Amino acid sequence: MDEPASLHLIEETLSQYQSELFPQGVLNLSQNFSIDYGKEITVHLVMPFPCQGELDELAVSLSKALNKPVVIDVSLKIKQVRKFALNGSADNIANIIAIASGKGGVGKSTTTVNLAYALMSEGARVGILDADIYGPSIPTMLGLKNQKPTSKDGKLMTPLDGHGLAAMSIGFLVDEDDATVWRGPMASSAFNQLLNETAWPELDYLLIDMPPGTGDIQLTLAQKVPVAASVIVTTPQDIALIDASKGVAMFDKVQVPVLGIVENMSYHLCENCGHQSHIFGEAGGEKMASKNGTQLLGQLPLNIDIRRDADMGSANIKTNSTGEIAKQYRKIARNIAGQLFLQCDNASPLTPDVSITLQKDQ
Ligand SMILES: Nc1ncnc2c1ncn2[C@@H]1O[C@H](COP(=O)(O)OP(=O)(O)OP(=O)(O)O)[C@@H](O)[C@H]1O
Repeated sequence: MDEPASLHLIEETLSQYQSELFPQGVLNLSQNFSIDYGKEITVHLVMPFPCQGELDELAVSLSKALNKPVVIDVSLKIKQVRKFALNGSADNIANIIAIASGKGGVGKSTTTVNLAYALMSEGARVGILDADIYGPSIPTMLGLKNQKPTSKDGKLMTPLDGHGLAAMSIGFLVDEDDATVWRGPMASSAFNQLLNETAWPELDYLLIDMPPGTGDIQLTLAQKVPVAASVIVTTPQDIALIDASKGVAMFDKVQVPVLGIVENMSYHLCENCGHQSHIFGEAGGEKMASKNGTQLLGQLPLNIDIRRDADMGSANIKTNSTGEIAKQYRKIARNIAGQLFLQCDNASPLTPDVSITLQKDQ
């Protein structure tokens, strides 16, 4: 195919491609579109949310169609969805996303860490704030147990570096046993300190690992922090789903959009015969999501490597970055960031009323 015909095909494919992330094509979301035509064809795009993984797959099919290697080079220009003013360098954060669960032990922290790395793999700058005062497990999961933050200016704490993630946790500052007895005001003032007195670098997303449950502490945190949106992690078990519904209701109460549900431990694949068993029930997350007017962002298996890697302080997505599980985490991470833009950003072609309501409430 000659050069003009190739370029035409690329432009047409990028305009017409449709998926959950790109309901109206890729090109109408890109702020820039240029092509370098050489030994390989490089397409440069500037996108409003991380989507490198999906566009890599598109590049593979374009390469086949053109019989020439095609690379899609994505730069990110991520906007702040919810305007807010925080003290100090918390202002460096574009979007805060709360990761919550109704029930404890469903894998919220493990999922938060893997999703944070997944967003990084997709090209975003990411931080993680562990607000789980009942059991701050992020230090262990990032391999930072027993480390303490330092301060350059005696005022702001420098976040710890968890393999590229800017991380702050209640667990860095106090003994686990001390934190668990905190009640409302103490917990929320400690939390404010963590958010506002940390020297955050420029971040596209800060993921907050919320304490499990839907009580006063969770409600206060969701209210006090300028959270752009939330994600609920659940298992498909009835008892977890009932609590996850309460989580949706809690965020509705404080007008924080729920981007969707992540179903963790959805199924187990037998290592020997490949049989898929639904240990905690089947399709519960999907039913619960549609009942609550939200969506299922993705499902993750019950898998020994996820557990082992979390215990060893290195997320599974890092130890096996090209495996099936890593692909699933990356897909969910893209879904989260994409839905944040599509549902909440004013510049999105699909902006619903909800973002207008949020702007008024500021
Ligand atoms: N998909 C998974 N496959 C296997 N093990 C998992 C998976 N997700 C989480 N786990 C394991 O389940 C346990 C609980 O996970 P985690 O601490 O992330 O849950 P949590 O919901 O944050 O708990 P808490 O309510 O205490 O905050 C951990 O041992 C973790 O390694």
